[in-house]
Amino acid sequence: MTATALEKQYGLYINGEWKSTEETMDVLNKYTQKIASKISKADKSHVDEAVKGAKLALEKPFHPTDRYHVLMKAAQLLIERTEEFARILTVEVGKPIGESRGEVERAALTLQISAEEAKRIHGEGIPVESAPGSENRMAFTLRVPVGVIAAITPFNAPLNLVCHKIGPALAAGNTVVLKPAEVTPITALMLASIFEEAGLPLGRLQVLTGEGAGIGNWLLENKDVSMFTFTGSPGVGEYIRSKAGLRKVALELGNNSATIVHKDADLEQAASLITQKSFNNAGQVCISVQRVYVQEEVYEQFLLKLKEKTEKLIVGNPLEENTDIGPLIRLREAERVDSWVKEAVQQGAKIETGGKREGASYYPTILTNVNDDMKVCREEVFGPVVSVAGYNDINEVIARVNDSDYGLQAGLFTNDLKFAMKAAREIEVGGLIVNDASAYRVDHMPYGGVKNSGTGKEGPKYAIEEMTEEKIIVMNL
Ligand SMILES: NC(=O)c1ccc[n+]([C@@H]2O[C@H](COP(=O)([O-])OP(=O)(O)OC[C@H]3O[C@@H](n4cnc5c(N)ncnc54)[C@H](O)[C@@H]3O)[C@@H](O)[C@H]2O)c1
Ligand SMILES: O=C[C@H](O)CS(=O)(=O)O
Repeated sequence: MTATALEKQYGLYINGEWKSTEETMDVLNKYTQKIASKISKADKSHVDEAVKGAKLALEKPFHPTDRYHVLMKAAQLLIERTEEFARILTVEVGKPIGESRGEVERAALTLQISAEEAKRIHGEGIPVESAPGSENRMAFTLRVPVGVIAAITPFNAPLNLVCHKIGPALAAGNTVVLKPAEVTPITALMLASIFEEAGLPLGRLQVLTGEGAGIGNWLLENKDVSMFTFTGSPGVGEYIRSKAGLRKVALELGNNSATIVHKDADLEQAASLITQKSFNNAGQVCISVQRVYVQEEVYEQFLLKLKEKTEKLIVGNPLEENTDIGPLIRLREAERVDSWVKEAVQQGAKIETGGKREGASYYPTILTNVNDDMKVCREEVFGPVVSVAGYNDINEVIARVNDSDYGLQAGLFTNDLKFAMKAAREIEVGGLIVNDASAYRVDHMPYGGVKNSGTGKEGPKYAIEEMTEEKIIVMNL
């Protein structure tokens, strides 16, 4: 089944039919760099047909209990096929197999949470009668679907991040036109089959594959799309916002996440969690630890532990059970990461471990002697590179964490309650994780950034708020 699923040439999923196109794109096995699958390439007519179908599908009722049952069934089908989905994720992303299994489990949970939320969408009573002249009136609000939602998703968690769009959008009664990342589209296409099997009414979900810029622009030009929900790089996010006009836009973008290790922290725990959360998915996680600030008194002790743990990580074939780090998504990304590390070294940084590239794989790398203006600190690396710097003072470290264009999440290891609460107030992020690294996420929590990390929240309950309009009903009695 796994080989068949990969060897297939995938069509576009429009109005419940699979449509192959003459022009195709290759999807590579990211470890072998050989072609794994071929996908169809949508043109403008496909985009317009999908949006038209999605708009028409809104006219047929899809009640909250039906939404609940379809989403729960899809989650169950996904769980039954965990191993198959995990292996395909590992091939298309290059993510170690254990992490891929974790992503499938999380994706199923995201659908279940969305199913549950489908039954609790509610407005509120508004006491208009308290306004002079409105004594005989009563009012309440309803949350109604926004309509057709265009969902555009990134390569790094291509199943769960797709579920974070489709799950809440369907739960809220919308229809979805999904454009998954062209380098990792297979699990999204397989998910469409799962939804079909789960009984999703035709037209509620459309999946278009092909080039991001082309499909993105045709979706942006189509005025029947009511909302754009995008996860990906800040440049593309900004472009979508600039072209979407007055329509709703939710953006989940990048970060150069910081994690602070204070002198009173449990250093063993901090080093273990930071090792894991700097190098998961070869650092290609939007909340991956990239900047570590360690209080000078414990700096050497912490660095030693971090190095020891990092050097135990195994780089290799992601389908092998003991591999910790697979390849990056493209050879050119590994080359870019390598060039950033080399530039940092020229500017005075020291490689404590790693700093080596083998094809598309990059060894887990710790840099010291860094300054906050080096690319490896200031920009988003999106690779297995972590920079460690010392600090003395709490105010200084908060300022350094905040000296970033981004603000998705940050981590803080400390047992000092006052410091934790000061950081909670002053660190400019969408989420602060105390006694864990920045890369903590469970799928029902509100998740989203400030500054260039985006606008709007995900987590099904919060995404549903973005994906519905609040309408007030006033009764003159
Ligand atoms: N905040 C979050 O929740 C989150 C989660 C995962 C990834 N990310 C971010 O995503 C980035 C990495 O993912 P990526 O390389 O796939 O990002 P990307 O921006 O290159 O691509 C994301 C999606 O946008 C599409 N796209 C490309 N050009 C487009 C255009 N002009 N118009 C419309 N769509 C277009 C792509 O085809 C893809 O589907 C990182 O910056 C990472 O931090 C953020
Ligand atoms: O890449 C960023 C993701 O949103 C983090 S997670 O995969 O959802 O944990």
